[in-house]
Amino acid sequence: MKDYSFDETYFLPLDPKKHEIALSTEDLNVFYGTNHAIYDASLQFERFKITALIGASGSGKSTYLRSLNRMNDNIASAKVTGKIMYRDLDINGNGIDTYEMRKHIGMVFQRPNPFSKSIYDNITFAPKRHGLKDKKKLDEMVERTLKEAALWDQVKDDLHQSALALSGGQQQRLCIARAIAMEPDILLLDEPASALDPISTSTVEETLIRLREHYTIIIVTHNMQQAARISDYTAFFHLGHVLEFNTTKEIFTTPKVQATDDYVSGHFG
Ligand SMILES: Nc1ncnc2c1ncn2[C@@H]1O[C@H](COP(=O)(O)OP(=O)(O)OP(=O)(O)O)[C@@H](O)[C@H]1O
Repeated sequence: MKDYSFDETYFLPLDPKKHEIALSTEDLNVFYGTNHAIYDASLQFERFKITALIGASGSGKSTYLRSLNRMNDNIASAKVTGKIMYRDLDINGNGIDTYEMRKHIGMVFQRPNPFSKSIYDNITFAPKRHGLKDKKKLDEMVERTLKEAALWDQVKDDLHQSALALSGGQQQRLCIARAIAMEPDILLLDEPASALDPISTSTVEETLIRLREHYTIIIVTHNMQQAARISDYTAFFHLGHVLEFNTTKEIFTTPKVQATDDYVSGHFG
């Protein structure tokens, strides 16, 4: 792989008067034991926009994404330093109730991972654990989230069938419905369509574009066309460094950093 200078970076300055920032990181570093996986990542995520994280395999996209709602806490060797600012609160600080925080910053994983329960119970599981018992409210939540995830029409007569009987694409949309049941501000998605066929992929993409009305979305994707189709902003990762952050249009038409140009034009990665 070609060497690139890490001094050569470009970050689109977001004017806080024009852009409401839903989440940001300041000098975020991630280590797995002695492996330094993310270097000084400072990014801002605008509210009600989709930001794509792109870069070659091993560049640190998933590590960075997982840090945003402290999923790396579950990895014994992982250490995360720096700030993750959410509503004036550093959620990477001590004393943060991660269970509570993840109600605001939800996550959808690469492989659809519905619980081995009914469609209805998948969505109501977390809200019930948080104390919601009112059947009418739970019914409304199931309908709302399945509609938002574009699954309602297909499953409304079978809400008590097993989620595992759904197709892969439907299962992933159920996982999105489950993630938005708690009405998070921010939705993190780690390659949510990589295990899906092209038709299911395009339905998931359409779902995400509609969800942008109500949620701030940060998505890791290997698929350049997908990043270009659905995202407003793109951050390019290379060997643990964020080398460029800009509007998706700029990244794909006139990147400012050579490594970005090489990656999006398919010269490496
Ligand atoms: N659970 C883990 N334990 C130890 N090291 C890890 C772990 N997860 C990732 N790493 C290391 O961190 C670095 C970044 O990996 P990461 O998976 O974040 O990259 P990525 O860009 O998301 O890659 P991919 O596109 O292949 O998913 C790599 O060196 C990887 O080996």
